[in-house]
Amino acid sequence: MSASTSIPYFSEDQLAGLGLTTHEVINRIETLILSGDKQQAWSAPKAVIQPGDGRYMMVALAAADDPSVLAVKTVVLNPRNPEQGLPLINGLVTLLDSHSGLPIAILDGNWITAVRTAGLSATAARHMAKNDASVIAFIGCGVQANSHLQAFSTLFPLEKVLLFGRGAVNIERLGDKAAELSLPSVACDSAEEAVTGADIVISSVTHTGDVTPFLDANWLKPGAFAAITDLAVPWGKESFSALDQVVIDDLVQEAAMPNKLMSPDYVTGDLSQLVLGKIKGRNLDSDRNAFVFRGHAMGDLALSTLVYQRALMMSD
Ligand SMILES: NC(=O)C1=CN([C@@H]2O[C@H](COP(=O)(O)OP(=O)(O)OC[C@H]3O[C@@H](n4cnc5c(N)ncnc54)[C@H](OP(=O)(O)O)[C@@H]3O)[C@@H](O)[C@H]2O)C=CC1
Ligand SMILES: O=C(O)C1=NCCCC1
Repeated sequence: MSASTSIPYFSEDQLAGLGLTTHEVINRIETLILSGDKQQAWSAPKAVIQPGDGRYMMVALAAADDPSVLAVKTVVLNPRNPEQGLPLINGLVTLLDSHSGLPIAILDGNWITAVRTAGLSATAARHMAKNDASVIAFIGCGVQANSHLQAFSTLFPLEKVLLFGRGAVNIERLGDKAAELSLPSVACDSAEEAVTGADIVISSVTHTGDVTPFLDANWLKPGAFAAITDLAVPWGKESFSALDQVVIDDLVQEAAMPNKLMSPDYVTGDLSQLVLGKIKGRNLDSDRNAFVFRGHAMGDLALSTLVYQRALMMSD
């Protein structure tokens, strides 16, 4: 291998400092999905190792030719990390030139995972949620809840935030974040109270390998939209039959996974079909819709390329 003697590394603070907007992230995700449809961008189903002790180790791979970038994201989720004062999920994104294979950059994977996951949810929400959604509920109040609050507060006319979590510290932190956005928040006594009161529900509960389902899609009110980031693990899967539209991130990836997000009978289609207009996100105002997903490598590539290009532009 030959190239420069050092590979640029972008830390969480550097990436956050680029000031990307949610609309820029959504637009880049949608553009890459369109490229995928034209066979100008590609992704592989994620590779996952679950040793049985709660850890979830994964690699996501996607590439495009315009610009010529291949992104590999590697993360380890360990439910014991927070006890040690560490984020639940840690990792890196490596960017290579998709023609030569030469290294381009290494990015902090935590920031990419937080922002791209909220970006995927926001992309789906733009098609599936009601434009006037004003109450948002969080089931799980950690990193993902934070990035989703940031993204959704710029897309919807939010007026109130409902919180249901586990430990008091993260519930309080998310309440503080809501206050920074001038949004009042209420800590709910039960998950049902939070879900039934909301127009938009975000679930991002810690993946431990042995979560007993405690959420029911029947609780969603008419017209509500749920972004279910947590692989639907805390949801009673049969309850998804109550929903009108259920979109997952990638049908090809889903087909390759041993543990399905839910019965394929409940799935309307995937994010690509939604963005390409092949399926409708919402038919009636009263529909109850959900985006249920395990993580799409196209999102990691879209955001990684966007931040790398922005960083180059800002250093000129
Ligand atoms: N689909 C995707 O692409 C991605 C999905 N994820 C999913 O999001 C999840 C959360 O990730 P992240 O936000 O980084 O992790 P965090 O640890 O930052 O947040 C998880 C939150 O869930 C809370 N929680 C745990 N158990 C319960 C429970 N039974 N009821 C209510 N709240 C609970 C935790 O409480 P406490 O404050 O006590 O720790 C914590 O606030 C992951 O486990 C994964 O499933 C994450 C990244 C990408
Ligand atoms: O795609 C991702 O990133 C993740 N998916 C599942 C949980 C860990 C992170």
